[in-house]
Amino acid sequence: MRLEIDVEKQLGAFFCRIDCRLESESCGVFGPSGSGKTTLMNMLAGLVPPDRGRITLDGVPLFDHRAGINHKPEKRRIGVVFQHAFLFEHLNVRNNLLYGMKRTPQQRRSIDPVHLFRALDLEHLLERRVTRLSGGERQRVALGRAMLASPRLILLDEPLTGLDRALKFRIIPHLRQVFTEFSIPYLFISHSHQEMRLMTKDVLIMEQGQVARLTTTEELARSTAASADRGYTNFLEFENRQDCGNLLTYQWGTNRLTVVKTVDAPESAVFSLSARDIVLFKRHPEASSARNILVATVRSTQLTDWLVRVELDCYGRTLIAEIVPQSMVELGIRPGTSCIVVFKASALRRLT
Ligand SMILES: Nc1ncnc2c1ncn2[C@@H]1O[C@H](COP(=O)(O)OP(=O)(O)OP(=O)(O)O)[C@@H](O)[C@H]1O
Repeated sequence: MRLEIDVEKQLGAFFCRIDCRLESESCGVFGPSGSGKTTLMNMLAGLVPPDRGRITLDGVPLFDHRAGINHKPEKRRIGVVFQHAFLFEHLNVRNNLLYGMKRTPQQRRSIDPVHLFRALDLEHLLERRVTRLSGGERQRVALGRAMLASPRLILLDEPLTGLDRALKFRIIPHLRQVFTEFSIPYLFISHSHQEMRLMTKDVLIMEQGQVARLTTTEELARSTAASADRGYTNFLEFENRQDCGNLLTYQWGTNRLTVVKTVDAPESAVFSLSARDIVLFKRHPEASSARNILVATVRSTQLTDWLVRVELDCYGRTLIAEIVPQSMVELGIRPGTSCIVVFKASALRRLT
């Protein structure tokens, strides 16, 4: 996706001036309430016309004030999924899903509905009335309906807000996989750093109607960690689950890590680990109740407010620990030194 935006819009007392260029398959849109995220989405979708400027998608103008171009929403081929899935209540799941597809010319249809129903795990719900769906099911139907219109871009405006935490994190990998499989680029608005990091790598930061910067979700997580209760949160992508009595182990790069057992633990998953739950040792501890003990090399250290953030290389995988400055001095922690990283199985919390 190549999206170029250079527009202005006055909405009452709110003035929005957006000038940015995105070149990636997905991007988050992050910013405080009232910073203009939805206004941006509305201008892209054609629901709110800018006062001036130009928007192009893959080189094709969607809006060009000077040239008098302002394509109608249905001509833009941009799908929108909102926080509340606006479904047609009089239609069943199948007819909701097929609604956009039926209005898309045959030669533009790029997605096989049966394949998509399976990917979104909706096959068993096709004949059900949408009034009898759960929140997560409704969101999946709204997403499927938008995708079946074979859009060039999908705008997701807080699509997971309102779902409970467990369901939200279960849906995310599913969503990413479906977007990748069907090669549909997306912009994703969310107030949650965690959701944003799991959904995209790039993120547009909005402030007072302007793009403050285009950065990565990882950089955003690092820059805002000091104000978070538990500091920076590591995301660890685990695979190859194995049962070990009342514990589970997963592969993380070349390391095998132990987590507390849960009934529905998947084969692969993302786990979170607070940087403040990691303990560093100079030498291998003699005996410890903690299940996870790794050798690491210090890549960098950075003083943040009251703590030192230590970036560690664990055989090619990155971990961030936050320790007090006195510990850094006592352990002789500096770039290039090695140390032992220790954390409890229970410090690893499953996200997806
Ligand atoms: N039609 C309108 N008339 C006047 N002001 C408006 C109109 N639509 C939006 N605004 C104002 O524009 C500002 C930006 O709104 P917008 O919905 O884009 O923010 P947002 O970043 O999406 O916020 P949130 O995270 O709360 O959804 C807000 O101050 C809002 O009150």
